[in-house]
Amino acid sequence: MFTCSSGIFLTSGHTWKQQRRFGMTVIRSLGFGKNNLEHQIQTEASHLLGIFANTKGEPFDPRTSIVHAIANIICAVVFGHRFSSEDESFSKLIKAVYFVIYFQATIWGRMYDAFPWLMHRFPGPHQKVFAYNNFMHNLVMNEVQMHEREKAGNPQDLIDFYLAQITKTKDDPTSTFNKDNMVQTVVDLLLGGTETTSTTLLWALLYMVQYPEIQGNKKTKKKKKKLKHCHCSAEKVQREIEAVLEPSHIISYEDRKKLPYTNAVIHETLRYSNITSVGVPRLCVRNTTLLGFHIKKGTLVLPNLHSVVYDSDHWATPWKFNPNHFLDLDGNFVNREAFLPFSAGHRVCLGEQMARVELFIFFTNLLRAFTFQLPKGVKEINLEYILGSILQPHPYKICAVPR
Ligand code: HEM
Repeated sequence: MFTCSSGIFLTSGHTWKQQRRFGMTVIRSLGFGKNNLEHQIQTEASHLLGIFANTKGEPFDPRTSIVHAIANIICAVVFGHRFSSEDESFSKLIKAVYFVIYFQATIWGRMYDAFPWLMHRFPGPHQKVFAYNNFMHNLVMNEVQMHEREKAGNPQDLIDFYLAQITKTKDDPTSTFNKDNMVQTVVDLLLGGTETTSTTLLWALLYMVQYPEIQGNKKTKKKKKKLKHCHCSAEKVQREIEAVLEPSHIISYEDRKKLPYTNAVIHETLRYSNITSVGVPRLCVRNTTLLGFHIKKGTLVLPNLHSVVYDSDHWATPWKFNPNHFLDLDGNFVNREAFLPFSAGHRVCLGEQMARVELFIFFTNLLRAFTFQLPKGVKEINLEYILGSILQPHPYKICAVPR
């Protein structure tokens, strides 16, 4: 179940290289230069603001609406369109992504990994993973067929680009561009691009409720006062946004340069929530030596990102949520060498740039529009994670109080 010879996530060698390079090139060209993808992210953020506003400050669980918004961005990249929340196949796609990701860390997932030949014959939740996997492949295949019927002049999305690439490379014997790889690449992007960013946003809102002094929801007298960025005057996200951005300003990724504190809070959320835990296991493709240790070809390697993002040699207070980790004494944003939630090296997260833009635009929009609070009578927040392939918060309800 968890080995695969197509797509990006679980391949290696020539296939991985071609598929990954192609996926990255397409995302880049769809994206940030011409602002298309950024515009899509802004549109989804604005939908989400509408949904939150409709809750009128009453307690609600933000999970479904956040997952839908984030999933729709990657759907726009790969399919060229978003789905309505009422669309049944969209709801099933979201369920499928969730089930396939979280199943792997369950006892059934572990049993399947250890005894695939045996488990294959028996009933159990692993059979549901096969069904969801087939559903995702069929959904993508339908989209591919629609694209083939409606051939766009200019490629608009990943499937358009991929179909053109298959035609372009059909006489090249070294080409790995074919329908199998196309479908799996799309599935990999849906899997990689949905739960990760939405779970990080869910943590971010929870931290804002837990640390109201960081959210900065106390009213300031001088609204447009220019903030002096410095460590000693604890800066707040909302105060900073208020001081720098006009209420009608469409928030873009470029604005992060004017919002060092907000940017630091997002980075600290990525560090502290550590959603991928120890990282993704990889296989060593040749005998090698690393820091004097010999590693044989075929050895399973775990990067242990956990040890890096909580390393006390690199972080002043590794076990405390502390945005100052990313600020210098003058309040300027500083990147940190040990900030590796997206991993590093050749297999570094393919969606890193996209995730950074999503997180910044969503978080800044939400904090500009609402103050997040616990429902009346609720005193405590559960900050423990649920153990899984992605570390997610326990389901929670919050109030989004319009500002
Ligand atoms: C907060 C958001 C995200 C985090 C923390 C995250 C983290 C990671 C990590 C730790 C890896 C494993 C790297 C390794 O093997 O060492 C990874 C791989 C990957 N991610 Fe992300 N990711 C995020 C968002 C995204 C998004 C939005 C996409 C889709 C565009 C995406 C697509 C992928 C893919 C396709 C891979 C496999 C790369 C390869 O095998 O070459 N990720 N991600």
